[in-house]
Amino acid sequence: MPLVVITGVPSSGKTTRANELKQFFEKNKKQVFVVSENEQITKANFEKNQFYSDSSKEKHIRGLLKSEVLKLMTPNNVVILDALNYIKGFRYELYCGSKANKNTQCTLHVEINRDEAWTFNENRTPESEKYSRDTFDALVMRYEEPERKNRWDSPLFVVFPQQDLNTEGIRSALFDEAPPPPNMSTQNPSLNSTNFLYDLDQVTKKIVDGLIRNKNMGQKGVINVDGFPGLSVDISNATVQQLMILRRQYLTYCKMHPPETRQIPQLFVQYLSTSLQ
Ligand SMILES: Nc1ncnc2c1ncn2[C@@H]1O[C@H](COP(=O)(O)OP(=O)(O)OP(=O)(O)O)[C@@H](O)[C@H]1O
Repeated sequence: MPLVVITGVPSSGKTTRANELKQFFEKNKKQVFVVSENEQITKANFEKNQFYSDSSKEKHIRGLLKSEVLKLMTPNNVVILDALNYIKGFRYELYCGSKANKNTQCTLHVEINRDEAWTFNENRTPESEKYSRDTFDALVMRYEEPERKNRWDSPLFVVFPQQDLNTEGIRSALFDEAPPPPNMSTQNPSLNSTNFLYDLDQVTKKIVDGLIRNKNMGQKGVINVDGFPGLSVDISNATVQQLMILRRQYLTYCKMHPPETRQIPQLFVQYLSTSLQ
Protein backbone atom coordinates (compact mmCIF):
# COMPACT_ATOMS: atom_id res chain seq x y z
CA MET A 1 0.00 0.00 0.00
CA PRO A 2 1.36 3.37 -0.85
CA LEU A 3 1.97 5.45 2.22
CA VAL A 4 2.44 9.21 2.38
CA VAL A 5 4.10 10.39 5.57
CA ILE A 6 3.33 14.06 6.04
CA THR A 7 5.63 16.00 8.30
CA GLY A 8 6.04 19.64 9.26
CA VAL A 9 6.28 22.02 12.20
CA PRO A 10 3.09 22.93 14.09
CA SER A 11 0.42 24.74 12.07
CA SER A 12 2.39 24.46 8.86
CA GLY A 13 -0.63 23.30 6.85
CA LYS A 14 -0.27 19.51 7.07
CA THR A 15 -4.00 18.76 7.30
CA THR A 16 -4.72 21.22 4.49
CA ARG A 17 -2.27 19.34 2.25
CA ALA A 18 -3.55 15.94 3.43
CA ASN A 19 -7.05 16.94 2.28
CA GLU A 20 -5.70 18.21 -1.03
CA LEU A 21 -3.91 14.91 -1.63
CA LYS A 22 -6.98 12.92 -0.59
CA GLN A 23 -9.11 14.77 -3.15
CA PHE A 24 -6.49 14.26 -5.82
CA PHE A 25 -6.25 10.51 -5.27
CA GLU A 26 -10.00 10.08 -4.97
CA LYS A 27 -10.37 11.77 -8.35
CA ASN A 28 -7.89 9.15 -9.55
CA LYS A 29 -10.24 6.43 -8.30
CA LYS A 30 -8.11 5.43 -5.34
CA GLN A 31 -9.41 4.58 -1.92
CA VAL A 32 -7.79 6.97 0.54
CA PHE A 33 -7.41 6.75 4.32
CA VAL A 34 -6.16 9.73 6.28
CA VAL A 35 -4.74 8.74 9.66
CA SER A 36 -4.81 11.91 11.74
CA GLU A 37 -2.81 12.64 14.86
CA ASN A 38 -5.18 15.47 15.86
CA GLU A 39 -8.16 13.12 15.65
CA GLN A 40 -6.42 10.58 17.87
CA ILE A 41 -5.53 13.27 20.40
CA THR A 42 -9.17 14.40 20.52
CA LYS A 43 -10.49 10.82 20.71
CA ALA A 44 -8.19 10.14 23.66
CA ASN A 45 -9.60 13.27 25.36
CA PHE A 46 -6.18 14.92 25.56
CA GLU A 47 -5.86 18.70 25.45
CA LYS A 48 -3.50 19.59 22.58
CA ASN A 49 -0.94 21.61 24.55
CA GLN A 50 -0.88 19.30 27.56
CA PHE A 51 -0.50 16.37 25.21
CA TYR A 52 2.73 17.69 23.70
CA SER A 53 4.27 18.27 27.13
CA ASP A 54 3.79 14.64 28.13
CA SER A 55 6.11 12.23 26.34
CA SER A 56 4.27 9.13 27.56
CA LYS A 57 1.01 10.38 26.02
CA GLU A 58 2.86 11.16 22.80
CA LYS A 59 4.36 7.69 22.78
CA HIS A 60 0.93 6.17 23.26
CA ILE A 61 -0.53 8.10 20.32
CA ARG A 62 2.48 7.34 18.10
CA GLY A 63 1.91 3.65 18.77
CA LEU A 64 -1.75 4.00 17.78
CA LEU A 65 -0.89 5.92 14.62
CA LYS A 66 1.66 3.37 13.54
CA SER A 67 -0.59 0.37 14.11
CA GLU A 68 -3.46 2.13 12.33
CA VAL A 69 -1.23 2.81 9.32
CA LEU A 70 0.05 -0.78 9.21
CA LYS A 71 -3.48 -2.14 9.62
CA LEU A 72 -4.87 -0.11 6.71
CA MET A 73 -2.23 -1.30 4.25
CA THR A 74 -3.57 -2.89 1.06
CA PRO A 75 -1.82 -2.92 -2.31
CA ASN A 76 -4.03 -0.39 -4.08
CA ASN A 77 -5.22 2.19 -1.60
CA VAL A 78 -3.40 5.25 -0.31
CA VAL A 79 -2.77 5.88 3.36
CA ILE A 80 -1.85 9.42 4.36
CA LEU A 81 -0.39 9.90 7.82
CA ASP A 82 -1.26 13.46 8.86
CA ALA A 83 0.90 14.05 11.92
CA LEU A 84 3.84 16.17 13.07
CA ASN A 85 6.09 13.11 12.58
CA TYR A 86 8.92 15.18 13.99
CA ILE A 87 10.97 12.25 15.30
CA LYS A 88 13.40 10.84 12.79
CA GLY A 89 13.35 7.44 14.52
CA PHE A 90 9.57 7.25 14.18
CA ARG A 91 9.69 8.04 10.47
CA TYR A 92 12.32 5.32 10.18
CA GLU A 93 10.03 2.82 11.89
CA LEU A 94 7.22 3.69 9.48
CA TYR A 95 9.56 3.22 6.54
CA CYS A 96 10.63 -0.19 7.80
CA GLY A 97 7.00 -1.18 8.34
CA SER A 98 5.88 -0.24 4.85
CA LYS A 99 8.99 -1.70 3.26
CA ALA A 100 8.55 -4.99 5.10
CA ASN A 101 5.03 -5.10 3.68
CA LYS A 102 6.41 -4.45 0.18
CA ASN A 103 4.78 -1.05 -0.12
CA THR A 104 5.93 2.18 -1.63
CA GLN A 105 6.26 5.26 0.53
CA CYS A 106 7.10 8.91 0.21
CA THR A 107 7.50 11.81 2.60
CA LEU A 108 5.77 15.15 2.17
CA HIS A 109 7.50 17.94 4.08
CA VAL A 110 5.05 20.79 4.55
CA GLU A 111 7.71 23.46 4.90
CA ILE A 112 7.08 26.99 6.12
CA ASN A 113 8.75 29.99 7.62
CA ARG A 114 8.33 29.65 11.42
CA ASP A 115 6.80 33.17 11.83
CA GLU A 116 4.26 32.38 9.15
CA ALA A 117 3.34 29.13 10.90
CA TRP A 118 2.81 31.09 14.11
CA THR A 119 0.54 33.53 12.24
CA PHE A 120 -1.47 30.62 10.81
CA ASN A 121 -1.72 29.30 14.36
CA GLU A 122 -2.92 32.60 15.80
CA ASN A 123 -5.68 32.83 13.20
CA ARG A 124 -6.98 29.34 13.86
CA THR A 125 -10.44 28.60 15.13
CA PRO A 126 -11.66 27.02 17.31
CA GLU A 127 -9.33 27.98 20.16
CA SER A 128 -8.75 24.31 21.04
CA GLU A 129 -6.81 23.88 17.80
CA LYS A 130 -4.25 26.54 18.72
CA TYR A 131 -0.81 25.78 20.08
CA SER A 132 0.37 27.90 23.01
CA ARG A 133 3.58 29.86 22.37
CA ASP A 134 5.53 27.51 24.66
CA THR A 135 4.27 24.36 22.97
CA PHE A 136 4.81 25.79 19.52
CA ASP A 137 8.40 26.82 20.32
CA ALA A 138 9.19 23.51 22.02
CA LEU A 139 7.93 21.52 19.04
CA VAL A 140 9.86 23.69 16.59
CA MET A 141 12.99 23.05 18.68
CA ARG A 142 12.36 19.31 18.76
CA TYR A 143 11.59 19.08 15.06
CA GLU A 144 13.99 16.77 13.19
CA GLU A 145 13.84 17.88 9.56
CA PRO A 146 13.49 15.17 6.95
CA GLU A 147 16.53 14.78 4.73
CA ARG A 148 16.58 13.48 1.19
CA LYS A 149 19.76 11.50 1.87
CA ASN A 150 17.97 9.39 4.52
CA ARG A 151 16.46 6.42 2.76
CA TRP A 152 13.48 6.50 5.12
CA ASP A 153 12.66 10.15 4.22
CA SER A 154 13.07 9.53 0.52
CA PRO A 155 11.56 10.21 -1.98
CA LEU A 156 11.01 13.57 -0.33
CA PHE A 157 8.58 16.21 -1.58
CA VAL A 158 8.79 19.70 -0.11
CA VAL A 159 6.00 22.25 -0.41
CA PHE A 160 5.79 25.83 0.92
CA PRO A 161 2.39 27.47 1.56
CA GLN A 162 2.45 29.52 -1.66
CA GLN A 163 3.45 26.58 -3.84
CA ASP A 164 1.34 24.07 -5.73
CA LEU A 165 1.51 20.54 -4.44
CA ASN A 166 3.33 18.20 -6.81
CA THR A 167 0.47 15.71 -6.81
CA GLU A 168 1.57 14.04 -10.03
CA GLY A 169 5.12 13.55 -8.67
CA ILE A 170 3.69 11.97 -5.54
CA ARG A 171 1.35 9.72 -7.54
CA SER A 172 4.23 8.58 -9.71
CA ALA A 173 6.50 7.88 -6.72
CA LEU A 174 3.78 5.74 -5.17
CA PHE A 175 2.38 3.92 -8.17
CA ASP A 176 5.02 3.90 -10.92
CA GLU A 177 7.98 2.91 -8.77
CA ALA A 178 8.62 -0.58 -7.42
CA PRO A 179 8.76 -0.78 -3.62
CA PRO A 180 12.26 -1.19 -2.20
CA PRO A 181 13.01 -4.91 -1.73
CA PRO A 182 12.63 -6.00 1.87
CA ASN A 183 15.99 -6.92 3.35
CA MET A 184 17.31 -8.27 6.60
CA SER A 185 16.98 -4.98 8.38
CA THR A 186 13.38 -4.30 7.40
CA GLN A 187 12.00 -7.84 7.58
CA ASN A 188 12.69 -7.79 11.25
CA PRO A 189 9.43 -8.48 13.09
CA SER A 190 10.49 -6.51 16.12
CA LEU A 191 10.06 -3.36 14.06
CA ASN A 192 6.40 -3.70 14.91
CA SER A 193 7.49 -2.46 18.30
CA THR A 194 5.45 0.65 18.88
CA ASN A 195 8.29 2.70 20.16
CA PHE A 196 11.88 2.31 19.23
CA LEU A 197 13.18 4.81 21.77
CA TYR A 198 11.30 3.10 24.58
CA ASP A 199 12.79 -0.29 23.66
CA LEU A 200 16.23 1.25 23.36
CA ASP A 201 15.92 2.80 26.80
CA GLN A 202 14.63 -0.40 28.45
CA VAL A 203 17.12 -2.82 26.89
CA THR A 204 20.20 -0.71 27.57
CA LYS A 205 19.01 -0.06 31.12
CA LYS A 206 18.48 -3.75 31.75
CA ILE A 207 21.99 -4.56 30.49
CA VAL A 208 23.71 -1.84 32.50
CA ASP A 209 21.69 -2.62 35.67
CA GLY A 210 22.72 -6.28 35.33
CA LEU A 211 26.39 -5.41 34.95
CA ILE A 212 26.29 -3.04 37.92
CA ARG A 213 24.57 -5.70 40.03
CA ASN A 214 27.30 -8.21 39.17
CA LYS A 215 30.02 -5.67 39.79
CA ASN A 216 28.55 -4.82 43.21
CA MET A 217 28.49 -8.52 44.06
CA GLY A 218 32.24 -8.57 43.50
CA GLN A 219 32.28 -10.29 40.10
CA LYS A 220 35.36 -9.60 37.98
CA GLY A 221 36.56 -10.20 34.41
CA VAL A 222 34.28 -11.41 31.63
CA ILE A 223 30.71 -11.89 32.84
CA ASN A 224 27.54 -13.00 31.09
CA VAL A 225 24.94 -10.32 30.56
CA ASP A 226 21.86 -11.16 32.67
CA GLY A 227 18.81 -11.86 30.53
CA PHE A 228 20.72 -11.92 27.24
CA PRO A 229 22.15 -15.40 26.62
CA GLY A 230 25.33 -15.49 24.59
CA LEU A 231 26.36 -11.91 25.41
CA SER A 232 29.24 -11.13 27.74
CA VAL A 233 31.32 -8.11 28.75
CA ASP A 234 34.71 -7.78 30.40
CA ILE A 235 33.97 -5.51 33.38
CA SER A 236 37.54 -5.47 34.71
CA ASN A 237 38.00 -1.82 33.76
CA ALA A 238 34.41 -0.66 34.29
CA THR A 239 33.16 1.61 37.03
CA VAL A 240 29.47 2.10 37.79
CA GLN A 241 29.66 5.73 36.72
CA GLN A 242 31.42 4.83 33.50
CA LEU A 243 28.74 2.28 32.61
CA MET A 244 26.05 4.89 33.11
CA ILE A 245 27.92 7.44 31.02
CA LEU A 246 28.48 4.91 28.23
CA ARG A 247 24.78 4.09 28.21
CA ARG A 248 23.85 7.77 27.88
CA GLN A 249 26.36 8.20 25.06
CA TYR A 250 24.95 5.18 23.29
CA LEU A 251 21.38 6.51 23.56
CA THR A 252 22.47 9.78 21.98
CA TYR A 253 24.31 7.94 19.23
CA CYS A 254 21.30 5.72 18.47
CA LYS A 255 18.95 8.66 18.10
CA MET A 256 21.06 9.72 15.14
CA HIS A 257 21.81 6.21 13.84
CA PRO A 258 18.91 4.02 14.87
CA PRO A 259 19.74 0.29 14.77
CA GLU A 260 17.15 -2.47 14.36
CA THR A 261 15.34 -3.06 17.63
CA ARG A 262 16.35 -6.72 17.77
CA GLN A 263 20.02 -5.82 17.32
CA ILE A 264 20.12 -3.38 20.23
CA PRO A 265 21.44 -5.84 22.89
CA GLN A 266 24.26 -7.14 20.72
CA LEU A 267 25.26 -3.72 19.39
CA PHE A 268 25.13 -2.11 22.81
CA VAL A 269 27.27 -4.87 24.34
CA GLN A 270 29.73 -4.48 21.48
CA TYR A 271 29.82 -0.72 22.14
CA LEU A 272 30.48 -1.33 25.84
CA SER A 273 33.21 -3.87 25.14
CA THR A 274 35.00 -1.56 22.72
CA SER A 275 34.70 1.46 25.02
CA LEU A 276 35.89 -0.45 28.10
CA GLN A 277 39.06 -1.84 26.53
N1 LIG B 1 -1.29 27.59 2.33
C1 LIG B 1 -2.00 28.19 3.29
N2 LIG B 1 -2.30 29.50 3.19
C2 LIG B 1 -3.01 30.11 4.17
N3 LIG B 1 -3.47 29.52 5.29
C3 LIG B 1 -3.20 28.22 5.43
C4 LIG B 1 -2.45 27.48 4.46
N4 LIG B 1 -2.32 26.22 4.87
C5 LIG B 1 -2.96 26.17 6.07
N5 LIG B 1 -3.48 27.35 6.41
C6 LIG B 1 -4.23 27.67 7.63
O1 LIG B 1 -3.36 27.43 8.73
C7 LIG B 1 -4.05 26.82 9.82
C8 LIG B 1 -3.38 25.51 10.14
O2 LIG B 1 -3.53 24.64 9.01
P1 LIG B 1 -3.55 23.08 9.16
O3 LIG B 1 -4.58 22.63 10.14
O4 LIG B 1 -3.60 22.51 7.81
O5 LIG B 1 -2.09 22.90 9.79
P2 LIG B 1 -1.46 21.61 10.47
O6 LIG B 1 -0.03 21.64 10.15
O7 LIG B 1 -2.23 20.40 10.07
O8 LIG B 1 -1.69 21.89 12.01
P3 LIG B 1 -1.33 20.92 13.24
O9 LIG B 1 0.11 21.14 13.54
O10 LIG B 1 -2.24 21.36 14.35
O11 LIG B 1 -1.62 19.52 12.80
C9 LIG B 1 -5.50 26.65 9.35
O12 LIG B 1 -6.26 27.72 9.87
C10 LIG B 1 -5.40 26.72 7.84
O13 LIG B 1 -6.59 27.22 7.28
